[in-house]
Amino acid sequence: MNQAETQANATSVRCHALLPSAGIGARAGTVQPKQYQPLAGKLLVEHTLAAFAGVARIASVNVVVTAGDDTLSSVPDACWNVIEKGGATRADSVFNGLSHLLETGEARPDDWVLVHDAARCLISPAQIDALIDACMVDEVGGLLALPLPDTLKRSVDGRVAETIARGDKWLAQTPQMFRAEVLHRALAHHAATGFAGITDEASAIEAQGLKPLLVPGSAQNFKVTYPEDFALAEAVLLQRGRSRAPA
Ligand SMILES: Nc1ccn([C@@H]2O[C@H](COP(=O)(O)OP(=O)(O)OP(=O)(O)O)[C@@H](O)[C@H]2O)c(=O)n1
Ligand SMILES: C[C@](O)(CO)[C@H](O)COP(=O)(O)O
Repeated sequence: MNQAETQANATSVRCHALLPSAGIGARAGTVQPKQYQPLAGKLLVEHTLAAFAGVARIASVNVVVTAGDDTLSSVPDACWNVIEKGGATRADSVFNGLSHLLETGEARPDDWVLVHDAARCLISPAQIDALIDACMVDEVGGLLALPLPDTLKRSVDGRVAETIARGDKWLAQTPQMFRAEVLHRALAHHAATGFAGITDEASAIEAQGLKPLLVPGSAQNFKVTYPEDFALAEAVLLQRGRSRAPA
């Protein structure tokens, strides 16, 4: 690609956010799905949406919810699209949402899509921007991830069988950023098996023989999963709010 083509490409290719938000949150132990748990004055998922709304380079924010779920329609000043096509698994929900974006023309095949768990409500605009900066110029795309901070053990029957070298081990986070058509094709290969073994977007891309870029993320970008995670997420949100408040 020459310089003029690179520039034309950079202006025509857009970034879209796609947030799977159709889980039930079984491990969280809440009455309603965890993404609708009140946290620091808003629904959990509203914090996630606000982070993406704070990134100028995101052309559209799209949330995949369960069919008939109108929770987000009562939120004022919504600046996101709701896609009521949640599936049986996370990968199902992502695939349905991505198919919708491509079928409706909301996303063009070469556009980038940033898939992000609604449940990772501590993602920040700065982290999203860092991922975009790193992946925009990459052939494959990539994901936020965290080098393993702890010693890693393999177990057999609840006892340590081995300590595993962790120098090359990372914890996969989201967003995960790939070209819309490439990701759609990669996921489509696994639709027949119910997306068995596809726990994130990168794993589908890897199965195509490609090597996603690992972009260092933050420990604060954890996925709210267990009951104790809500208090931690809320404390961080409140602390961020205080540090932004005028003196
Ligand atoms: N069928 C599903 C399952 C999960 N998700 C979404 O995928 C993200 C990450 O999944 P996870 O944390 O595992 O959420 P749940 O599946 O809701 O949790 P659990 O496994 O405890 O039920 C969440 O934002 C969740 O809403 C989804 O859109 N559709
Ligand atoms: C995609 C993900 O956030 C990467 O860490 C994670 O795999 C999603 O959670 P799940 O429990 O596997 O659905």
